Amino acid sequence: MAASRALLTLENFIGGKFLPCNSYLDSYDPSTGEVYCRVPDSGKEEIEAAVEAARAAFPGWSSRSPQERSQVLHQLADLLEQSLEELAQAESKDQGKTITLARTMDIPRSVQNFRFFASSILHHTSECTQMDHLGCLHYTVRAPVGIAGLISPWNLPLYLLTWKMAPAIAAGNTVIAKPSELTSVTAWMMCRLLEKAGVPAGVVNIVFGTGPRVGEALVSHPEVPLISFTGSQPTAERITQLSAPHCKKLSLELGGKNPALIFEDANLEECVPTTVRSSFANQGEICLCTSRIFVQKSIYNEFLKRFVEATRMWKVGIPSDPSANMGALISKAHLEKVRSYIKRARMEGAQILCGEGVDKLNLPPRNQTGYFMLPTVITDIKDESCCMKEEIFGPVTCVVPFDSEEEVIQRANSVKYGLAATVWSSNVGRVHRVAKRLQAGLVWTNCWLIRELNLPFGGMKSSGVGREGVKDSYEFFTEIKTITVKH
Ligand SMILES: NC(=O)C1=CN([C@@H]2O[C@H](COP(=O)(O)OP(=O)(O)OC[C@H]3O[C@@H](n4cnc5c(N)ncnc54)[C@H](O)[C@@H]3O)[C@@H](O)[C@H]2O)C=CC1
Ligand SMILES: N/C(=C\C=C\C(=O)O)C(=O)O
Repeated sequence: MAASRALLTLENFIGGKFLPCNSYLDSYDPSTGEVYCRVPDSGKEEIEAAVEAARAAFPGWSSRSPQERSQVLHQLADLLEQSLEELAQAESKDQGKTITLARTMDIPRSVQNFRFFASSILHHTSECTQMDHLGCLHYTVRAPVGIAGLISPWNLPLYLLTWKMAPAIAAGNTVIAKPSELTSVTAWMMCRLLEKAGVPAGVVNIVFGTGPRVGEALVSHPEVPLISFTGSQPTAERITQLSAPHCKKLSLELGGKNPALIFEDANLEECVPTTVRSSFANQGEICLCTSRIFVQKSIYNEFLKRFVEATRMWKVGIPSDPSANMGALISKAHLEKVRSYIKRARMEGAQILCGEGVDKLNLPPRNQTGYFMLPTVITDIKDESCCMKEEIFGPVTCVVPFDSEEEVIQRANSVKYGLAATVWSSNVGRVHRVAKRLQAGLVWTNCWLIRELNLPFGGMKSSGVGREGVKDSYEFFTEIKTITVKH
């Protein structure tokens, strides 16, 4: 770390070395609105250097056995785990999330991502068939694709970066990663552990900066045949356009407008607190967060009363407060965008039952310039309203009534997104029936965000292209070849 005016100054990590950049971006502490860090504002030149380093490292890394690569990933996981507290503090400060969430979710899951793919890479098998009548044996082999471009967002910074990096390097690729310019610190901290973990120079390169400058240079580079991206739909469109001339492999994990379907036989004791969490965890800045809550009419009033009560108990506090349920939003621009949705809902005649503009935020003086807002519940809103159609990506959720199963399935499916849904009912038949008909890549019934990393993760419709998980990530980060032997 180089100190400049007491600001934390990050450097790119290319070919195993920390390298300064010609220009830097300011990075803000979301809990105060003050600049606290400088992030390299990289461009084409840095991407060229990273491609050269990744190209040079590829032959050595890709020819190691899966067992050797697995050991390196395990070592990296152990080192991250030893730094858990330091990383959690940094993630919480950089992103605005609570220290509790960073300690219990972000960093443990980053460790788990490396352990998980370190283990799964040892267990893949290939296919083999024979054609006896022609004297032929056919089999498949898989090989790493080459240099993988990884672009990750600001909401779960290290968690989502490592979810891409671990399967990419486990399969023998070298990588160039571009974390979000808003949350670059933990990726940079991880670079300090790579050499000690035994990751050879050039296998992991991290280049910091903005999407339009360095992101596009990475996506457009002809020697990067594959891009794995998590973020917004407009950016995914741009990445698709830039990749098209090169026919790149793309994995796109995008946003959601996730419904909760709450039937009259739901167990409200479990449903209410879980739906508060699914709506407001990480300030509502998770692509899987619930933002449309459909409640069967017979229990609508009861649910709403309990839900608003529980939301008011959801404590907004400074990120370092271990008792806070919610911290600060990522940026001033994002806070304004989220607030603008509430304003529009109000103008359309919707009711704001609690939160923004209704209740009072209580923050220490130093944090009053931070990007905080209260969890907000909207009701009396039409399905056609932008709050019911567009991804808000903040602590805002809408609650509306429904009559029948058929009706709620149609309404839940009536948005362009198809990422996640939750279904609450004690009728097993209904749970299966409804889950099957929902247009969503993930359906949680009577729970939320219980992850089984072996199984496919991702969305349908405008929520993305492709899936991530043991089999899907392995297939994405490798090329398959069919070989026929005539004997
Ligand atoms: N996982 C998700 O579903 C996420 C969804 N979002 C949604 O996107 C909205 C905007 O957030 P942003 O940070 O602006 O998301 P974004 O999609 O612009 O950013 C995600 C990543 O893509 C990079 N990027 C941006 N433009 C690029 C380009 N032209 N070429 C290559 N890379 C590029 C960014 O630097 C960042 O690393 C949020 O309000 C939210 O609705 C944001 C983050 C995560
Ligand atoms: N992709 C996102 C969340 C993933 C969670 C998981 O893999 O468990 C997101 O919020 O963007």
